[in-house]
Amino acid sequence: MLTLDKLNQFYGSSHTLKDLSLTIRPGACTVIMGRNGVGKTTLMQCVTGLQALKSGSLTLSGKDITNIPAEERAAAGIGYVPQGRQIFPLLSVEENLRIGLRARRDGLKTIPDLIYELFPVLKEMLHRRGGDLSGGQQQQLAIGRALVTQPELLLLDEPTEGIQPNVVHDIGTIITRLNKEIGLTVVLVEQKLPFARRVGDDYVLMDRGEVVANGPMEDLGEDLVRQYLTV
Ligand SMILES: Nc1ncnc2c1ncn2[C@@H]1O[C@H](COP(=O)(O)OP(=O)(O)OP(=O)(O)O)[C@@H](O)[C@H]1O
Repeated sequence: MLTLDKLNQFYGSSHTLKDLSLTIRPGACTVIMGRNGVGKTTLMQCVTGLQALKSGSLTLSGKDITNIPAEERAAAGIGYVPQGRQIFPLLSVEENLRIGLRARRDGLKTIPDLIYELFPVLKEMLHRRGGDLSGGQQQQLAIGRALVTQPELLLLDEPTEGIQPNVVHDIGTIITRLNKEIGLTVVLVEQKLPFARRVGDDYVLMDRGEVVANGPMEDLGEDLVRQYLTV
């Protein structure tokens, strides 16, 4: 589905991703974990094209996307929910969702009903400003906007950050539904271990720009948690 081959990325002289190779299983929900600053967000941004690579290659469903610019990667099938959600606070909910339409290959001009079925609150608040929504509602809007592009692969960067526990549970349910019922391949960055265990099929542990362990979630043992996650 998604193959990352020997990715290297630098911020100036700081070597952030180091020969990072990884294969994401099609149809799986993969959770990327690691302590603060190990390069998780940078990795997401390299996949979406928002950060340039120094070397390495990216393949999506057999297609080499390494040199495709960021604005075309959504059309290539990558949906992205960035850290901090990054919705447009002064635009309405509907206008925020419509931004996703621009990336569609089929030229659709209306928001698919699926979005309102998944997130009924967005339909109720269609004409409210994005900035007036609660954190949890904004997260639903950010996921909705990514889904409007009709992705095959959905990347989510810390979707539960700063969200109330009851809403965190609902977001987990939505992610599982998107993955298991709708068939999207999901990759998420997550710091909360119980949430990761609940939604994830596979785990990836990162440390200092490298993948140090990965495999089925049920194999993520306490030794690895202690070594790479506990602060
Ligand atoms: N735009 C930037 N310019 C320079 N350095 C950066 C930039 N963005 C991130 N970094 C640095 O690169 C390293 C990796 O950052 P990144 O945000 O990818 O880590 P992360 O694992 O996602 O962390 P967190 O869990 O805190 O979000 C960190 O040392 C960070 O300070």
